[in-house]
Amino acid sequence: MAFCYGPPCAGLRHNKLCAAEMVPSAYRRVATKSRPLRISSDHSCIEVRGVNYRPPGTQHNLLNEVSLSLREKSFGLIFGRSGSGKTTLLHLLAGLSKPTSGSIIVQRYGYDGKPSESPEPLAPERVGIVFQFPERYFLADTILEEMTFGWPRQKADFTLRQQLALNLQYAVNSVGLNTISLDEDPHSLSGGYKRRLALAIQLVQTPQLLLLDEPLAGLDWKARADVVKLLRHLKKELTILVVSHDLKELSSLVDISWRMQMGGILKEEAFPL
Ligand SMILES: Nc1ncnc2c1ncn2[C@@H]1O[C@H](COP(=O)(O)OP(=O)(O)OP(=O)(O)O)[C@@H](O)[C@H]1O
Repeated sequence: MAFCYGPPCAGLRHNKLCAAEMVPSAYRRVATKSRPLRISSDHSCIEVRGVNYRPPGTQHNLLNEVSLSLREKSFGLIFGRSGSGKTTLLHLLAGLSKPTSGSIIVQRYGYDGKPSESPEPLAPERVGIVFQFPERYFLADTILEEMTFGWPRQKADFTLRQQLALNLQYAVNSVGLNTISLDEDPHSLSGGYKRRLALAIQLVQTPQLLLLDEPLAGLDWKARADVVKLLRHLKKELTILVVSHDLKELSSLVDISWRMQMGGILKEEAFPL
């Protein structure tokens, strides 16, 4: 069965990897020392392979031989000390900077667990990223303007705009913003609703991968519980990679986790609770 995140889209901005089959999550990792259960099925993974990153003009790598594999529609968590390189890795995945060496790709696997096609580069336009404290970057006076900021305005882009408008309605419903007028000032929303809006802005683009940097930071307990509930809902249809220190609250969502060690070294590890 073909499936796209978002409303019917006649293939617009979707490639075959988005049209992934609806299979149950084929492996699950909880915060225990048990091995993950792996069930073989046709699927794709977003993979970081041997990535090193040294900012231009500097002498030291911020990331060293980083590798990870995140299966579609699963929830990955990266934890680790402040300054270890977690956000730097998210920026590379989002295409905001380029690895010095190594690759970031999408790999399709067959039922036998072996690669079934050549890997494709992960397209930056198919990656959504929500930065820490996204509400600080809200610019517009209404929710609608905030969500449509940056949309193409040319007459020739009418079909794309039409599609984005359909996606917008779907995104608004997905994050539970449908009870609020799109005419409201985003700055007047509660903390939890501001985060919902930040997520909705990314969902409009129907991302293949959603990256979240500290999604619970700065929220009160009620808003945090609210965002966790929303992420539980979104993870049914999306591949999500989160950087967070809030391990306990996110633990029930996590399929796989990694520790980023100082010096930008990533190790797969169940997180301490
Ligand atoms: N362009 C750059 N040039 C030089 N150093 C940088 C650059 N960008 C980040 N750094 C440094 O790289 C290190 C890793 O930063 P990064 O923000 O990725 O860490 P982090 O693990 O996300 O930390 P936190 O948990 O505090 O957000 C830090 O020491 C930071 O100062």
